[in-house]
Amino acid sequence: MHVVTTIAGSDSGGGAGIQADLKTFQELHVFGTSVITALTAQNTLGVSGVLPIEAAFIQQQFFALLEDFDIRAVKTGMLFSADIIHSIAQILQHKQLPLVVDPVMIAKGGASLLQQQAIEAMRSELLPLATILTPNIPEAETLTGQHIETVDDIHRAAQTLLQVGGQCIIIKGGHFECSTTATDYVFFQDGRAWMMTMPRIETLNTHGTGCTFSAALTAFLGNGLPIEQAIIEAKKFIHLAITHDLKLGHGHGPTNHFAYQQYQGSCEVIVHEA
Ligand SMILES: Nc1ncnc2c1ncn2[C@@H]1O[C@H](COP(=O)(O)OP(=O)(O)OP(=O)(O)O)[C@@H](O)[C@H]1O
Ligand SMILES: Cc1ncc(CO)c(N)n1
Repeated sequence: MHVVTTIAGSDSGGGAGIQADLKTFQELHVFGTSVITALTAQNTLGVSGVLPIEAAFIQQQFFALLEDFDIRAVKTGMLFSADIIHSIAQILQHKQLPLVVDPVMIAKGGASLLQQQAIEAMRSELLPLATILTPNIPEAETLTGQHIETVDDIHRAAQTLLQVGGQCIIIKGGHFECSTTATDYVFFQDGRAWMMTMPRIETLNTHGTGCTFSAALTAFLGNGLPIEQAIIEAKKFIHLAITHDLKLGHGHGPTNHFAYQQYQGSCEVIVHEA
């Protein structure tokens, strides 16, 4: 049983953040551990409060895990402040751990999960340590300062991000709402580029899609899958979780973390060179 760690915020509503990560880890047969960076009072309708944890206590949680477990992969989600990013990056820079960075900035309802002053710390301290960076389109725009409207813009932004670090950048197309597909663009440091395309599912229930996708990536990396295979399986995991939604809550409901185990045989991810 391999151990993986999520460094992220708690979503009391259970569909995103730490809760989505641990559910995903469990479904993919890795042992999930966590470093909680912030508490949110949140449900499918939105975020009503954020309580960040002190940076020193965040470090204490992480040290407690590192001194005891052989951690195989780590992901970061909501980090909220420059102080928190700094406290995490300080530790990660001395470890050679596969690291998935989901640069969470804004919740579906519009609440800020990353302070404006923290963006530079994310760019300069965390991005260079990432094995895989998974921005959505608005996050890629913020991290690069480049406007993204076309596929060419996506390629340009990815090249800018690859210069900062990471073996691989996945720019997620969930926010391209005019498209009939949910296409994610994958760029590797060695110049390879892919498009992963699946039909766009017509649903409101997309709360925590980014968290769930990056947690699945982390679980597959933790289980030793090669990076390319981990990416395709994680896309399958999130696609099935969106397709077989649970219809909970009154707003943007959660995805179905059980679906992959039930339906994985029924889903083939379409990958093209980009
Ligand atoms: N309606 C949809 N149908 C199919 N796939 C989707 C849909 N919306 C998002 N996805 C897929 O879900 C994954 C996460 O992408 P998305 O762009 O939603 O992330 P995100 O904005 O970071 O999520 P979050 O709201 O949790 O921060 C991607 O693989 C994306 O293509
Ligand atoms: C705690 C938390 N992390 C990430 C997201 C983004 O989905 C969210 N809504 N809440």
